[in-house]
Amino acid sequence: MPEVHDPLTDPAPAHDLRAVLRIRAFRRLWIAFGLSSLGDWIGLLALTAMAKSLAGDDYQAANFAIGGVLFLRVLPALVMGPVAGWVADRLDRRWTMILGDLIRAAFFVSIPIVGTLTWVLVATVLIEIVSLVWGPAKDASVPNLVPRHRLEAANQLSLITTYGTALPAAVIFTAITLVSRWAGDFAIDLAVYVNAATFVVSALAIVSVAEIGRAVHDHEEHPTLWRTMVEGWSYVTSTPLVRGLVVGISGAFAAGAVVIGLGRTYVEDLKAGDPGYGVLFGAVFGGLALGMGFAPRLFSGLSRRRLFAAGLVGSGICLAALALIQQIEIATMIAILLGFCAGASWVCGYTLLGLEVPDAVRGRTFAFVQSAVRTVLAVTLAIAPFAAGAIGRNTWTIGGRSVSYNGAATTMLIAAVLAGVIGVIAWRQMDDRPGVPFWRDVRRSFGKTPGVYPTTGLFIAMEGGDGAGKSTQSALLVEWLKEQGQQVLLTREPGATELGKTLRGIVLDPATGDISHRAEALLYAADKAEHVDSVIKPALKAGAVVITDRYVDSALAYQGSGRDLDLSDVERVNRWATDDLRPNLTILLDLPPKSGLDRFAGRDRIEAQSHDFHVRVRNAFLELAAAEPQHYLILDATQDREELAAQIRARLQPMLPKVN
Ligand SMILES: Nc1ncnc2c1ncn2[C@@H]1O[C@H](COP(=O)(O)OP(=O)(O)OP(=O)(O)O)[C@@H](O)[C@H]1O
Ligand SMILES: Cc1cn([C@H]2C[C@H](O)[C@@H](COP(=O)(O)O)O2)c(=O)[nH]c1=O
Repeated sequence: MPEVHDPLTDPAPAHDLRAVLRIRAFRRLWIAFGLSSLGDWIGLLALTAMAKSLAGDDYQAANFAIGGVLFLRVLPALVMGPVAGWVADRLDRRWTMILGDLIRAAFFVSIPIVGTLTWVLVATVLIEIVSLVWGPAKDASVPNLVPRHRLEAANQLSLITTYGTALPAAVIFTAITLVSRWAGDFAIDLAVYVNAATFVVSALAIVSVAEIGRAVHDHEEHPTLWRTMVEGWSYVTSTPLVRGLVVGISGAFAAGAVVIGLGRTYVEDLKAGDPGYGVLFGAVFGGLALGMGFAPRLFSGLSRRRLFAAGLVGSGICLAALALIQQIEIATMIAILLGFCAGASWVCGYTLLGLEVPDAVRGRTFAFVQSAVRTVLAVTLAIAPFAAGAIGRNTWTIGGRSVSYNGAATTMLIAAVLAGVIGVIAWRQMDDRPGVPFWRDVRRSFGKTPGVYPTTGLFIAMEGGDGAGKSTQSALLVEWLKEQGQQVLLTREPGATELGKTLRGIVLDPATGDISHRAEALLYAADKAEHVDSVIKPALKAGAVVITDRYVDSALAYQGSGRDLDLSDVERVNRWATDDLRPNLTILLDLPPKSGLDRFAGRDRIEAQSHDFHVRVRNAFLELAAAEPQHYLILDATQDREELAAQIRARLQPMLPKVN
């Protein structure tokens, strides 16, 4: 069935999770991976229970069997990660997922039938290998199913579903084992069969998502596995953003793993016992869910790269506080905050990978991240308790008072310092607003003014990078509006007034050379002040539909984010210059900078800026639109002219002033 609503023109806010679920292809994939995750968790519980039961009554053997299952789940990622990424990028992703689900179902069904501990362990490895391919194929497909401005919400849903299904899985597993207690070991077999069924249903759900395809390669040759791995590795290590993301995400996981690995001893040291342990765990995972769900919305005006790195540093600080504060109630609150920071970083990291890694290497990159994360998890879980045990329990007498300091807290402190250092390294690699103080950015992301929207006429701004097609679409729109009997004024910035023409000459002439960035911002703002007062306001007052080719968003994107200026300063100056007059609708034509600039040969002073400058400009436009989606129409400008024009007309039709 064709898509009934258009995800690109859906006016719902970018952070609205229901809006992502209205995208049919994503919704089906979401149902599929929700089921797969549920199956994964039930499988983990059932296989550990089965391993214990097959190991017999011996305490040591039972523990060894459970540990074996857990260890073997992590092991394949360490060895097979790069191969999994190659498969995800090389094969049709939809069929990879369908077959992956069916193979996992078959392995799960075989486990109770074979019924030996050896087969439980072997099948665990095989199932994990298949999951390793399935995960990156799914992660790499999501950015192709949802518009860019909804990718963050899609990732929030993915992550919340992946981890959130642990709870229903535990409930289902407990229910199955309680209800069929009379059946002895068959209860566990039943859980394994239920788990297999979830994979089959997941496969069926993916069959209908035809939009998932193969990775798009620039050239259709098929590189060898070895070359793909080398290229994947060199892509990750030579791209500062991706390097920072991989290091940072691994750091966030290490921080979480330290709390998991040491939690039991830590609460014991605080004399909080089993209930304290449960509360601490709940606090970390609850905070994680809150961070994933709310941090992007709370800090909607903050650059995602900055939010990612800040979340990491925040996790380190919380971990240090957890180590220093020896009181369970306060520790619980800090654990929530720690989870929140780690959750914010995790969701931003995933979104950035989806947005900035090209489709052709995305599967490999996600596989690389998963391998790195699992390696870090395995190493941290192994080392942290050992380090805590080696440090032991210590009591010092300082000034007549005895102070106890134990291994768990000390190890946490060391991990906190490491997480902080990793956060700072990630910040340095990835910061997209060097020179702009972080706290000013945070303040700005809270303190917004509402703006003034015209009540007569209709004010439309056409925005986007250079060569995105603004002039083309503006001209087509004017034609259509005139056919509708509207009074129309097409204007532009800079250069619509006599003063503006002079200013345009100055800011765009390459002969002007490098000028102070503040001077540049003020020249553009002066053009706007004259434009609004002498052209835009009078036309709106007369009831016209005014289309401006660029407006304040261009200043916020080019001067506020492209240059090293404080965005809040640029915003204040421009709001003042324009009397805070805002467009009823801004049409954002979104295009990779290179594609836009390749559409013409000559370069003016601004077009001649670096590729990084233009990437910052593009991201800034998208972030502005995501923050106030009700006033934006974001369009994928790679589409052809007529398709774009039709989407613009569809959105504007209900907004047009009545014609007498
Ligand atoms: N949808 C499209 N697909 C391919 N080419 C396009 C499309 N729309 C416009 N073009 C072409 O791209 C070039 C730039 O288009 P246009 O001048 O409309 O962009 P612009 O965003 O106004 O550019 P600038 O930022 O320089 O003002 C033109 O040659 C135009 O014909
Ligand atoms: C309004 C405005 C524009 N710019 C930049 C963006 C473009 O590179 C040029 C204008 O050229 P166009 O061909 O008319 O698109 O100026 C800017 O940096 N700041 C602004 O406020």
